[in-house]
Amino acid sequence: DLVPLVDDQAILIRSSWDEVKHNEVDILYAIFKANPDIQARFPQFAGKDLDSIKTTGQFAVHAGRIVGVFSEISALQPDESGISAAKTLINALGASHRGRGISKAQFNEFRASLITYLSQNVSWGDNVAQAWEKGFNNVYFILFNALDGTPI
Ligand code: HEM
Repeated sequence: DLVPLVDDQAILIRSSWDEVKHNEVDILYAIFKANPDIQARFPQFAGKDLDSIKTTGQFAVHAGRIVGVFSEISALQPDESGISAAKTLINALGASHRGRGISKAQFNEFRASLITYLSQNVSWGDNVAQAWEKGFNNVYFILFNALDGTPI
């Protein structure tokens, strides 16, 4: 179920994300490095040397798109209109990835790697970790329903 963030949790998520939101390439690199099975699902990157593709324009474009979703979501207010906008965005993401056959297990790998990246690159602590945990639970509740083909 969706569990509303309390106001300061939304602020913690946004301010910690602001510390790394421009590191799109580094973030996608960290995710691919930890999960070669995720890299393998990208037709233009499958089977290629990660350190070589990291410096390409194509990699930057994809990183900007993927990581940019978190900037879009974290910029929304945790109120009715922000939640509604987040649902629209996340349902579209779920539908497009459902079409590609991406599994929940792979989304969970992505999540774990992003949290590891954050814990190493932003000022981190129990309160920040808890805010991200709750935020991700909400995003993934919407996302997994959409991945199942039954969006909320
Ligand atoms: C929360 C995690 C993720 C976010 C925010 C995200 C975001 C995006 C976005 C914005 C796009 C481009 C627009 C679209 O087609 O929807 C995209 C494309 C794609 N995503 Fe994801 N994604 C995530 C997780 C994953 C995972 C776990 C995989 C694979 C295991 C994956 C595989 C792909 C592929 C193959 C494409 C198409 C790339 C192309 O244009 O050739 N994504 N993703």
